[in-house]
Amino acid sequence: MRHQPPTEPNALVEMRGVGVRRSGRWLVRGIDLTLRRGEIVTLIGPNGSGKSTTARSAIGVLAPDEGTVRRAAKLTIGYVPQKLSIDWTLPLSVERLMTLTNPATRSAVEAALARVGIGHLARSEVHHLSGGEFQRALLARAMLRKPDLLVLDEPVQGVDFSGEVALYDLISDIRDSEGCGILLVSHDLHVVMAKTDTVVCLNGHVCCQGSPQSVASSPAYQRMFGPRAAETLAIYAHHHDHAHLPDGRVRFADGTIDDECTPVAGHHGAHDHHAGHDHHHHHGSHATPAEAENAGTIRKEPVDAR
Ligand SMILES: Nc1ncnc2c1ncn2[C@@H]1O[C@H](COP(=O)(O)OP(=O)(O)OP(=O)(O)O)[C@@H](O)[C@H]1O
Repeated sequence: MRHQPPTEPNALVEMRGVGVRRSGRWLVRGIDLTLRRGEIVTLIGPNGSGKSTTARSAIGVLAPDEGTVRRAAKLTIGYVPQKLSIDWTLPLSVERLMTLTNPATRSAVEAALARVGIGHLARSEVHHLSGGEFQRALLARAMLRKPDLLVLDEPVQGVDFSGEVALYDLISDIRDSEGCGILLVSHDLHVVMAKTDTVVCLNGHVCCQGSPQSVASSPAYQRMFGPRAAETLAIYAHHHDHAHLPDGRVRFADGTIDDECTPVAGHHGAHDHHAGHDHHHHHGSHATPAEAENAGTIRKEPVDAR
């Protein structure tokens, strides 16, 4: 039963009425979820609400005790778990991390690291990486398999606010360029990527699901997370004319790369803060500490949530 293909042509995984029971209790129950090619689904919910359990059931790491999980034939999955069992006392370079469990050619490793913006760190020690760099390395490792579905369990853990915004940008770029489906897990409610197609709010069961905006305004979501819930689920979206590369340089919309983003004609000079922006700050890297601290309460304007 569990190995039947999904009923929808574009679906990668279909979960219907899935329940997982361990040690005499249901960890999750009644999970209905469809992951489609080219779509981003984000699981949110408090600690222990069953997000990792749901993600692990979706990809077949955990067998459900009730319900069905249908996966597309020959589905390739890139999985970044919440925790890695790595012996951090041993030296480990980034390029070695890439091939710890799966072989890959040097050129494939270099391409994957370059894709996530840390090509220059291939020979660095993993334990010297910043939180954001480490998450990028894990993302590169998952992408080596050229997955149809990327499953990222807490991909912004250990990453500060501006790094979080940059990682979400990268994740949505990857969805756009690779066309894969993406399942994100986040217990951090303050920013949900606006490009998320569906937010699934879990609390042992699906409390509500829909676009980020509809979940934020759902009474079930507000009951679960309290009166300030709608405010704390800020939808992050912006359009900017330059990107801050992980090595500190700046890439402008015209493809040029510079050491800094001082306002010059054609770069910031052409930047329209009214027409192009639907958020309060210009770019994560530019957020002041106060902005970052307030991020939990900034309610962005309606955005296109795809
Ligand atoms: N193998 C297991 N046996 C018994 N209980 C388990 C098992 N695995 C997970 N649990 C429990 O199931 C619940 C859901 O765990 P899960 O890791 O899915 O939650 P989560 O929403 O991802 O939490 P967090 O945000 O803290 O990572 C937790 O209470 C956890 O302690």
